[in-house]
Amino acid sequence: IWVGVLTWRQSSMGATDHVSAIVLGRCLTYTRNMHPELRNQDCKKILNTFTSAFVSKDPCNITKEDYQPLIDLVTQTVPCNKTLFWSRSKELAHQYSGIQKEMFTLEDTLLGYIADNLVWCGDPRTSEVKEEFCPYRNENCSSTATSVFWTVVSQKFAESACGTVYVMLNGSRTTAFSKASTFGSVEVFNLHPDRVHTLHAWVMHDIGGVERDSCLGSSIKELKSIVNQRNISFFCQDDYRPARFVQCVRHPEHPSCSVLM
Ligand SMILES: Nc1nc2c(c(=O)[nH]1)N1CN2[C@@H]2O[C@H](COP(=O)(O)OP(=O)(O)OC[C@H]3O[C@@H]1[C@H](O)[C@@H]3O)[C@@H](O)[C@H]2O
Repeated sequence: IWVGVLTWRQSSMGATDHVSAIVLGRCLTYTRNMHPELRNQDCKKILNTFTSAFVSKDPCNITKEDYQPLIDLVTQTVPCNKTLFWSRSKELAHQYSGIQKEMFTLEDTLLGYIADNLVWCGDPRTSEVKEEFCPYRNENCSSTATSVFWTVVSQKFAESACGTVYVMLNGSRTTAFSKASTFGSVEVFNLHPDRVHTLHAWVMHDIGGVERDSCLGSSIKELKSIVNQRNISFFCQDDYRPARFVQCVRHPEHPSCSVLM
């Protein structure tokens, strides 16, 4: 028995304790304090619709359809020209949108805000939200409650974008753009060309880090090709200056920061 439990636990990750309480609290904070224009949202109904997507179900076989009631319930529009996607640059993207308050990353929307950094799942044997272990997403368990959630809400986020949209990419990685990423496999293909006319990419490099990719690199050429084929204009900037300022707050002495000041 123990071998089985140990094996199972090695392939599982710690679920977040008290997920329901956290999701309810975050929903109330977001709709009553941060965005009072959403104060009529029913957070208890949002929580129940969220948990109904995965409780009592196989934790490795969650479907997009399981989350459709939640997507239908929470309708929030992001202003045109204010959508910021990111890939392998979560921290800087949120530091930037935390200062440039007009910009919206997915976390700056209600659904992204309530779920960020949480792990959750259900179990066919109980109607409870698991409080201990959830299976890791791997080749034997590809559709977990958490991974399917981010795919679904990322698709919705991209579909509702309009005007000029932005993406922050990481030029300190060998490929700043990857078709295997959520941005590269879900979001970029769900931008509506009749709503989105331009995509601006910002390829950011760690202060003092190695510059492995850039706007001139092959991965960005691939992104440009995908975007242009979808009748969307593409522009790229290395180390977009306002985002560079944010990075320099932590590295004021670095030479690349002194020229900015
Ligand atoms: N907490 C969040 N997680 C995620 C968001 C998001 O917005 N918030 N995601 C995806 N995502 C989950 O993060 C990793 C990949 O990140 P990472 O490899 O760094 O980058 P991805 O392009 O895969 O995903 C970021 C992209 O998708 C949305 C967000 O609007 C960004 O434009 C993977 O598990 C995804 O399911």
